[in-house]
Amino acid sequence: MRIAGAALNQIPIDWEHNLRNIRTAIELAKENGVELLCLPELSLTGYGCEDLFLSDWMPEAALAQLQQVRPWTHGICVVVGLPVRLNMRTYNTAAVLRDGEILGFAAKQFLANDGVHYETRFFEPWVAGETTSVEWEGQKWELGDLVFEHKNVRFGFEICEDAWRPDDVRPACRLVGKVDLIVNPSASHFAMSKTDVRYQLVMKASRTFNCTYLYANLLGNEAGRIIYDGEILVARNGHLLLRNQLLSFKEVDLEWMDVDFTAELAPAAEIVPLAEPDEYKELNQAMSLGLFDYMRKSRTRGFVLSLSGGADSCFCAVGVAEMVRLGVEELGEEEFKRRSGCFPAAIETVVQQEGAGGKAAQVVREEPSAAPAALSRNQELVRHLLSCAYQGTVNSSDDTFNSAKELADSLGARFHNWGIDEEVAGYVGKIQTALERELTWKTDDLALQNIQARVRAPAIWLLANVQNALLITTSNRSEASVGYCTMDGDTAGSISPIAGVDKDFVKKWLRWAETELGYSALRHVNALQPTAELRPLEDKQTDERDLMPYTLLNRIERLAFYDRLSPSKVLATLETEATGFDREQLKTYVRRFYSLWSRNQWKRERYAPSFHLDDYNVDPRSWLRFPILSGGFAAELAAL
Ligand SMILES: Nc1ncnc2c1ncn2[C@@H]1O[C@H](COP(=O)(O)OP(=O)(O)OC[C@H]2O[C@@H]([n+]3cccc(C(=O)O)c3)[C@H](O)[C@@H]2O)[C@@H](O)[C@H]1O
Ligand SMILES: Nc1ncnc2c1ncn2[C@@H]1O[C@H](COP(=O)(O)OP(=O)(O)OP(=O)(O)O)[C@@H](O)[C@H]1O
Ligand SMILES: NC(=O)CC[C@H](N)C(=O)O
Repeated sequence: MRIAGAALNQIPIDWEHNLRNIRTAIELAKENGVELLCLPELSLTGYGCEDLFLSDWMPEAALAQLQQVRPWTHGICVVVGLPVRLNMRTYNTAAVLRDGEILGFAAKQFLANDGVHYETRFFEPWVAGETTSVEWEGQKWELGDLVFEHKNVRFGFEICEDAWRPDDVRPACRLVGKVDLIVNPSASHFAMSKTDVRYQLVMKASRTFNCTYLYANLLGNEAGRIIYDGEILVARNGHLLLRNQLLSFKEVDLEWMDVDFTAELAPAAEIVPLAEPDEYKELNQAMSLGLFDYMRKSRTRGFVLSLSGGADSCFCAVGVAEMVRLGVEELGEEEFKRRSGCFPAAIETVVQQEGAGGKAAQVVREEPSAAPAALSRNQELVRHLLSCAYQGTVNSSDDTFNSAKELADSLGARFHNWGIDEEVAGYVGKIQTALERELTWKTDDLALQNIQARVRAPAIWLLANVQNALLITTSNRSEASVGYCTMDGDTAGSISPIAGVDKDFVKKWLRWAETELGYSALRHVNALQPTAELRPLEDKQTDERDLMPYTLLNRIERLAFYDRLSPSKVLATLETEATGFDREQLKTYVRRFYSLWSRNQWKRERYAPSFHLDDYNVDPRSWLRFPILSGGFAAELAAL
């Protein structure tokens, strides 16, 4: 039998878009002789519909929309994910359709409720072995723990998290001997190196449960923060039959495989491991896709960035350039432009040509912006999509200006340069008059730093508004942990792509991008010490002097909030590690970390939406909750 998975790039409650992708996947599958097709978890509504799953109307609307899929399923068996609400409870289900009929709904038994997932808020877990029925306009279907059969192949379900539970409780353990195939529609978030875990899971399940295992994940930045890699896997008795390219820019990625269910296949003696994932490359692809989807789904026209020439803002600038490079590489320039929604001429021409009959063979269009002749095609696209501004003060250095300008020019981005000393002096003067005293670095250090960061916000916001662009804010996870940022200053913006990544990783990634991706203009930033440049230059401010070494900060953060250790346990653990610091120094840093951490929860609550890219993040809305007001670990830190 030819079985297939299709990764879909969906949008919460965008029925038209989601149904179009579902239809495209089914049609493509039929054209290619596919007999059974698995679409991802909740692909009809989108996985990230949040509290809408709790309403009566939305699951009802989903059931009504499912009826549209029925006629497309003539000659094929298709699995479509949707929520079903019964007696004030919502179930996360996979509907099985064939030849225009709905055969039934398999329901998820184990809900994902860790990390970025909050499913128990929305859904009720289904009880193994039970079934009930769903009614809609006089028709009735079975729902629950069901087994199906298609062309003599018996199949059952694990829906995403179901597969992440121990082997003696997960649904697969009850399907052994009853099915030939286990189908897993998933919405499994991207995190660096996670593909390896998923691969092991699917491979081992197929061996342990003596079956073929078909897995299909969602694709893209569906709802803002979480990115899906669109992984499709087929494994049989511990042998890998199919694994696709992850993080595609396509709307629909269909992958199929022929499986002879009648033939014996000896279980694999061992699971062949995947090659070690390249995290720099993975992050690059995920961030590129995350930015592309965020831009087009928010219907904005590109990005604006306050480019300091330092590590964080340079990372973000390269991120946009990589979005263009990878997007064009996969989709081609015309399709990239059309899908981005940022090139009206390209869109209009395609619509006209499609309207005139069939697919557009060639698109001829005018460039809205006149780019310098020497730019490459990709640089021209970057120029259209990214505007940067250096906003110097008396405390800024030539080093950072040169770094910013050279990078922007090399990417093709528009580069503006204006100073902000006048505005800073204006505000400082007003407050000096109001308070009838001078503000000095001795008495008002932080306030004088913050006003510079804040004064950068209005002009760059104005540029973003005028261009209907997303304002990128550049905070990273290490800064977020300790609130090393000015609220409404450098945190101002609409999207924060690297807030889930620590500063040490940012620095390493930039070195990788310089050498592996060829961004030679990064040599400047790669030679600079991270600095806020908010104090007078003779002060030689660096982040690490203000805070602590970033590698140590990252380690404390991980021990405290990923491993969830107490302050004393964190200190004790650090003492066993080769940090290069003695107990007293470590104590100072641990105390500094925890007090800055607790004092700055309110800042983390107010960050612009950020992507989940690492195995954890400190965003209160997606991974880590902490009280805004707290005792700040006073007793625990005093006892160290
Ligand atoms: N729980 C709470 N809920 C709501 N607001 C709370 C609060 N606790 C204090 N606040 C308010 O917070 C204000 C202080 O916060 P905020 O104004 O952000 O400033 P603050 O956190 O005091 O200082 C900013 C820090 O970030 C550093 N920085 C700034 C800009 C860029 C960079 C860089 O890396 O380039 C670094 C700067 O060197 C300084 O150490 C206070 O005025 C107080 O009103
Ligand atoms: N001179 C400047 N011109 C434009 N933007 C600036 C300038 N200085 C700071 N910013 C903005 O404030 C942000 C925060 O500064 P921060 O120092 O944390 O980051 P960075 O300069 O990009 O990197 P690093 O910390 O490694 O120096 C910058 O990323 C940038 O968006
Ligand atoms: N949607 C889900 O059930 C996802 C949960 C699963 N643990 C994952 O991260 O892939």
